Amino acid sequence: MTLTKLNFITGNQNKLADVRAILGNVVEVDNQAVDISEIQGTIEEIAEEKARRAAEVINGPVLVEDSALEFSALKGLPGPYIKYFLDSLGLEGLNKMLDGFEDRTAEAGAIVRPRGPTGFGWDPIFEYDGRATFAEMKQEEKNLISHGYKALVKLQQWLAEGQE
Ligand SMILES: O=c1[nH]c(=O)c2ncn([C@@H]3O[C@H](COP(=O)(O)OP(=O)(O)OP(=O)(O)O)[C@@H](O)[C@H]3O)c2[nH]1
Ligand SMILES: [Mg+2]
Repeated sequence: MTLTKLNFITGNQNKLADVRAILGNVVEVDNQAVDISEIQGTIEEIAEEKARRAAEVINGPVLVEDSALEFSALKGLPGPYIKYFLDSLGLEGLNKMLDGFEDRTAEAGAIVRPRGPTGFGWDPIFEYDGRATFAEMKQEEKNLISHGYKALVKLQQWLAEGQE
């Protein structure tokens, strides 16, 4: 069976743009904004349950994305709860959380004072290679190295292998 269309469930337009940019030449990416409540747990548990709930609401196959930002000094926190930390504390507040620590690394980069356009979530404070933040990169550049890209490459492989 060849899947030609995927229904990506998100209300986040930045996520949608990234997923379309990465997957768009392989499958058509439809979008529905359904607010799915997120459980607490490991990133795997949260993503799995989010997909299950979205599929129930849509009554069909879905693609969902759930991301985490793990600070090494905080033993992986905020992790999957980054969205709520970002909403409450902002980019400067996230930086302040690390000011008492020498280790400012996050999986897999460093947290820095905001640089570049503020558009997508924490992109301006995530420095990838000791040089540019995600926000300072062109979308094409970020989408060759980002966590979302790596996950979607795996999805592409799975689709190419016939979804076994
Ligand atoms: O600067 C960023 N660059 C990225 O590459 C990126 N990927 C995710 N995020 C943000 O991290 C939180 C995850 O929460 P999340 O995965 O539950 O997403 P969400 O609730 O926004 O969307 P969705 O659940 O409707 O799909 C949300 O604040 C997202 O905006 C990113 N921010
Ligand atoms: Mg969410």
